[in-house]
Amino acid sequence: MKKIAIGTTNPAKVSAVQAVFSAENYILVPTTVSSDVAAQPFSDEETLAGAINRAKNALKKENADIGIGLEGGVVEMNKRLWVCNWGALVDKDGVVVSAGGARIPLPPEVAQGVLDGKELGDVMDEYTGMRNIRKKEGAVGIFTNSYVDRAEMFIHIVKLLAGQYEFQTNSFVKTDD
Ligand SMILES: O=P(O)(O)OP(=O)(O)OP(=O)(O)OC[C@H]1O[C@@H](n2cnc3c(O)ncnc32)[C@H](O)[C@@H]1O
Ligand SMILES: [Mg+2]
Repeated sequence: MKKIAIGTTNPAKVSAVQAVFSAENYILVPTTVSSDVAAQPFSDEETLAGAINRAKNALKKENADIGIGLEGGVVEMNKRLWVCNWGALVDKDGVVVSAGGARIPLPPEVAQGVLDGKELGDVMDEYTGMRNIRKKEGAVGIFTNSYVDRAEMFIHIVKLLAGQYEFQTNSFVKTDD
Protein backbone atom coordinates (compact mmCIF):
# COMPACT_ATOMS: atom_id res chain seq x y z
CA MET A 1 0.00 0.00 0.00
CA LYS A 2 1.21 3.55 -0.71
CA LYS A 3 2.14 5.72 2.26
CA ILE A 4 0.72 9.25 2.40
CA ALA A 5 2.34 11.69 4.83
CA ILE A 6 0.00 14.49 5.93
CA GLY A 7 1.86 17.65 7.01
CA THR A 8 -0.26 18.31 10.11
CA THR A 9 -1.91 16.66 13.12
CA ASN A 10 -4.86 19.07 13.07
CA PRO A 11 -7.95 16.80 13.06
CA ALA A 12 -9.92 19.15 10.82
CA LYS A 13 -7.28 18.64 8.14
CA VAL A 14 -6.41 14.99 8.81
CA SER A 15 -10.08 13.97 8.59
CA ALA A 16 -10.35 15.70 5.23
CA VAL A 17 -7.52 13.55 3.82
CA GLN A 18 -9.03 10.43 5.40
CA ALA A 19 -12.33 11.18 3.67
CA VAL A 20 -10.71 11.08 0.24
CA PHE A 21 -7.81 8.63 0.59
CA SER A 22 -9.36 5.65 2.35
CA ALA A 23 -7.39 3.67 4.91
CA GLU A 24 -8.23 0.53 2.89
CA ASN A 25 -5.92 1.68 0.15
CA TYR A 26 -3.36 3.92 1.85
CA ILE A 27 -1.21 4.12 4.95
CA LEU A 28 -2.03 7.63 6.24
CA VAL A 29 0.60 9.25 8.49
CA PRO A 30 -0.24 12.63 10.10
CA THR A 31 3.02 14.33 11.05
CA THR A 32 3.99 17.76 12.37
CA VAL A 33 6.27 19.58 9.94
CA SER A 34 7.16 23.20 9.33
CA SER A 35 5.25 25.20 6.72
CA ASP A 36 8.40 27.35 6.35
CA VAL A 37 6.11 30.40 6.19
CA ALA A 38 4.68 32.62 8.92
CA ALA A 39 2.35 30.97 11.45
CA GLN A 40 -0.25 33.34 10.04
CA PRO A 41 0.20 33.49 6.26
CA PHE A 42 -0.93 36.85 4.84
CA SER A 43 -1.47 36.25 1.12
CA ASP A 44 -2.52 33.56 -1.34
CA GLU A 45 1.09 33.14 -2.42
CA GLU A 46 2.37 32.69 1.14
CA THR A 47 -0.46 30.34 2.07
CA LEU A 48 0.09 28.19 -1.03
CA ALA A 49 3.83 28.13 -0.33
CA GLY A 50 3.04 26.88 3.18
CA ALA A 51 0.93 24.05 1.76
CA ILE A 52 3.64 23.01 -0.73
CA ASN A 53 6.36 23.15 1.94
CA ARG A 54 4.29 21.04 4.32
CA ALA A 55 3.68 18.44 1.61
CA LYS A 56 7.37 18.23 0.70
CA ASN A 57 8.58 18.26 4.33
CA ALA A 58 6.07 15.55 5.31
CA LEU A 59 6.98 13.30 2.36
CA LYS A 60 10.67 13.59 3.25
CA LYS A 61 10.23 13.19 7.03
CA GLU A 62 8.10 10.05 6.69
CA ASN A 63 9.84 8.69 3.60
CA ALA A 64 6.38 8.49 2.02
CA ASP A 65 5.14 7.95 -1.53
CA ILE A 66 2.90 11.04 -1.37
CA GLY A 67 2.93 14.16 0.82
CA ILE A 68 -0.10 16.37 1.39
CA GLY A 69 -0.01 19.90 2.83
CA LEU A 70 -3.07 21.99 3.79
CA GLU A 71 -2.67 25.61 4.89
CA GLY A 72 -5.01 28.35 5.97
CA GLY A 73 -4.26 32.02 5.67
CA VAL A 74 -5.75 35.46 5.20
CA VAL A 75 -5.71 37.79 2.22
CA GLU A 76 -6.69 41.47 1.94
CA MET A 77 -9.09 42.35 -0.87
CA ASN A 78 -11.65 45.12 -1.39
CA LYS A 79 -10.75 46.57 2.03
CA ARG A 80 -11.75 43.31 3.74
CA LEU A 81 -9.66 40.50 5.22
CA TRP A 82 -10.65 37.10 3.80
CA VAL A 83 -9.78 33.67 5.17
CA CYS A 84 -8.17 31.64 2.37
CA ASN A 85 -7.17 28.00 2.11
CA TRP A 86 -4.68 26.17 -0.08
CA GLY A 87 -3.54 22.57 -0.54
CA ALA A 88 -0.71 20.75 -2.26
CA LEU A 89 0.06 17.13 -3.08
CA VAL A 90 3.56 15.98 -4.03
CA ASP A 91 4.91 12.55 -4.84
CA LYS A 92 8.36 11.04 -4.62
CA ASP A 93 8.80 11.39 -8.39
CA GLY A 94 8.53 15.16 -8.12
CA VAL A 95 4.92 15.64 -9.23
CA VAL A 96 3.38 18.71 -7.52
CA VAL A 97 -0.33 19.56 -7.75
CA SER A 98 -1.98 22.50 -5.99
CA ALA A 99 -5.54 23.67 -5.35
CA GLY A 100 -7.26 26.63 -3.70
CA GLY A 101 -10.26 26.45 -1.47
CA ALA A 102 -13.17 28.49 -0.27
CA ARG A 103 -12.77 31.96 1.10
CA ILE A 104 -15.06 34.25 3.07
CA PRO A 105 -14.59 37.73 4.51
CA LEU A 106 -13.92 38.03 8.24
CA PRO A 107 -15.97 40.37 10.46
CA PRO A 108 -14.05 43.62 11.00
CA GLU A 109 -13.50 42.95 14.70
CA VAL A 110 -11.91 39.57 13.92
CA ALA A 111 -9.90 40.99 11.03
CA GLN A 112 -8.50 43.70 13.29
CA GLY A 113 -7.10 41.07 15.70
CA VAL A 114 -5.25 39.42 12.84
CA LEU A 115 -4.05 42.76 11.47
CA ASP A 116 -2.75 43.51 14.98
CA GLY A 117 -0.50 40.46 14.64
CA LYS A 118 -2.48 37.66 16.28
CA GLU A 119 -3.04 34.25 14.65
CA LEU A 120 -6.59 33.86 13.34
CA GLY A 121 -6.97 30.72 15.43
CA ASP A 122 -6.30 32.65 18.64
CA VAL A 123 -8.59 35.50 17.59
CA MET A 124 -11.37 33.01 16.85
CA ASP A 125 -11.08 31.45 20.31
CA GLU A 126 -11.24 34.89 21.94
CA TYR A 127 -14.14 35.98 19.70
CA THR A 128 -16.24 32.87 20.36
CA GLY A 129 -15.16 32.08 23.91
CA MET A 130 -14.60 28.54 22.65
CA ARG A 131 -11.31 26.60 22.47
CA ASN A 132 -9.43 25.29 19.45
CA ILE A 133 -11.91 26.43 16.81
CA ARG A 134 -9.04 25.82 14.41
CA LYS A 135 -9.31 22.07 15.09
CA LYS A 136 -13.08 21.97 14.76
CA GLU A 137 -15.50 23.98 12.66
CA GLY A 138 -13.01 26.73 11.95
CA ALA A 139 -13.74 30.33 11.11
CA VAL A 140 -15.62 29.15 8.02
CA GLY A 141 -17.88 27.03 10.22
CA ILE A 142 -18.57 29.83 12.68
CA PHE A 143 -19.31 32.50 10.08
CA THR A 144 -21.47 30.24 7.88
CA ASN A 145 -23.54 28.94 10.79
CA SER A 146 -22.00 25.51 10.16
CA TYR A 147 -23.22 25.33 6.58
CA VAL A 148 -19.58 24.53 5.73
CA ASP A 149 -17.05 23.57 8.39
CA ARG A 150 -13.27 23.52 8.11
CA ALA A 151 -13.04 19.75 7.45
CA GLU A 152 -15.62 19.92 4.65
CA MET A 153 -13.82 22.90 3.12
CA PHE A 154 -10.55 20.93 3.15
CA ILE A 155 -12.27 17.81 1.75
CA HIS A 156 -13.07 19.88 -1.34
CA ILE A 157 -9.42 20.90 -1.67
CA VAL A 158 -8.17 17.31 -1.18
CA LYS A 159 -10.60 16.08 -3.88
CA LEU A 160 -9.23 18.75 -6.24
CA LEU A 161 -5.72 17.50 -5.45
CA ALA A 162 -6.60 13.81 -5.85
CA GLY A 163 -8.40 14.39 -9.13
CA GLN A 164 -5.59 16.46 -10.64
CA TYR A 165 -3.01 13.88 -9.47
CA GLU A 166 -5.05 11.08 -11.04
CA PHE A 167 -5.40 13.01 -14.30
CA GLN A 168 -1.74 14.03 -14.51
CA THR A 169 -0.21 10.68 -13.54
CA ASN A 170 -2.87 8.46 -15.06
CA SER A 171 -3.01 6.68 -11.69
CA PHE A 172 -6.17 5.71 -9.82
CA VAL A 173 -7.05 7.24 -6.48
CA LYS A 174 -9.94 5.50 -4.77
CA THR A 175 -12.21 8.03 -3.06
CA ASP A 176 -15.01 7.34 -0.60
CA ASP A 177 -17.67 9.05 -2.65
O1 LIG B 1 -1.83 22.53 13.07
P1 LIG B 1 -1.83 23.26 11.77
O2 LIG B 1 -1.84 22.38 10.56
O3 LIG B 1 -0.77 24.35 11.67
O4 LIG B 1 -3.24 23.97 11.69
P2 LIG B 1 -3.69 25.46 12.04
O5 LIG B 1 -5.03 25.46 12.65
O6 LIG B 1 -2.58 26.18 12.77
O7 LIG B 1 -3.91 26.11 10.61
P3 LIG B 1 -2.90 26.76 9.62
O8 LIG B 1 -1.54 26.76 10.21
O9 LIG B 1 -3.14 26.17 8.30
O10 LIG B 1 -3.45 28.27 9.56
C1 LIG B 1 -2.61 29.37 9.76
C2 LIG B 1 -3.21 30.25 10.84
O11 LIG B 1 -4.51 30.67 10.43
C3 LIG B 1 -5.46 30.18 11.38
N1 LIG B 1 -6.63 29.72 10.63
C4 LIG B 1 -6.72 29.53 9.31
N2 LIG B 1 -7.96 29.16 8.98
C5 LIG B 1 -8.65 29.10 10.14
C6 LIG B 1 -9.99 28.78 10.48
O12 LIG B 1 -10.88 28.46 9.56
N3 LIG B 1 -10.34 28.84 11.77
C7 LIG B 1 -9.44 29.19 12.72
N4 LIG B 1 -8.16 29.49 12.48
C8 LIG B 1 -7.79 29.45 11.20
C9 LIG B 1 -4.80 29.02 12.10
O13 LIG B 1 -5.33 28.83 13.38
C10 LIG B 1 -3.37 29.51 12.17
O14 LIG B 1 -3.28 30.42 13.24
MG1 LIG C 1 -0.66 26.40 12.09
